[in-house]
Amino acid sequence: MSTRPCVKICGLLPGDDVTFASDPVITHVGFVMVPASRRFVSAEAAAVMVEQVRNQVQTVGVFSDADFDSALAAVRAAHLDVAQLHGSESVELCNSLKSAGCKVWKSVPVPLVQPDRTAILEACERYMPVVDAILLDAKPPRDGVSGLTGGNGVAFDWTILADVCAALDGFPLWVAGGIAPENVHALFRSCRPYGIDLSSGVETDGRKDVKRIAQLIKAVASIEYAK
Ligand SMILES: O=C(O)c1ccccc1NCC(=O)[C@H](O)[C@H](O)COP(=O)(O)O
Repeated sequence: MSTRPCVKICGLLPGDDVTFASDPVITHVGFVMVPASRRFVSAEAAAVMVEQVRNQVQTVGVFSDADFDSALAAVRAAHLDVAQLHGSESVELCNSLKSAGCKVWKSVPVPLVQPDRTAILEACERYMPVVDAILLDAKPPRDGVSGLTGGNGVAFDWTILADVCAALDGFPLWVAGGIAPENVHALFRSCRPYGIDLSSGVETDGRKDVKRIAQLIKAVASIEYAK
């Protein structure tokens, strides 16, 4: 018996070709609801795209330090399956959204170099009781745009992944940050995360590129986790 990792393509924009969503390798798509992002989409625009991929993939709204009311309103208006909290949201906010019926993923930022395993594990353990998944993403580069807590196309030091995967012991763990068709095999040699999340690595000139997504699908299709 074997299974494949989940794959999320994040940062879809109106007009994107979403036919890739019917490929069984792709399990989730994401909509960035962070106003500072060049990938920002309103709940209304996301709702139209959610309808296009309904019954094919799970849909995820990405928020960064949105308040409870606006995050919940966007999840409901766009009919999203998951709220991905990508800022400094409190454990209490995660808990409140979960109690309101949302599936919640919490991102944990990982420094690009010399990440502190203990600090990362402590952050994961704080959120695990109140969320459905943890998403490790690269901390934004120092010269990055303020508020852009993700989507920066940079990878953290993956050598910590084996320890984090082992410590989470089967709890759903997503890995993000600088993943691309070219490095996905190296990532799976470091660990076997529940899922991977990509944005910049499948873009050309700032827009999702169906050829890059097809390369990713081909690379991931050959990966099987033995049970
Ligand atoms: O994608 C954005 O523009 C973004 C902005 C602010 C907060 C989060 C954002 N994206 C979150 C994601 O889930 C991305 O897929 C993840 O950070 C990986 O991005 P990349 O390194 O570009 O593959």
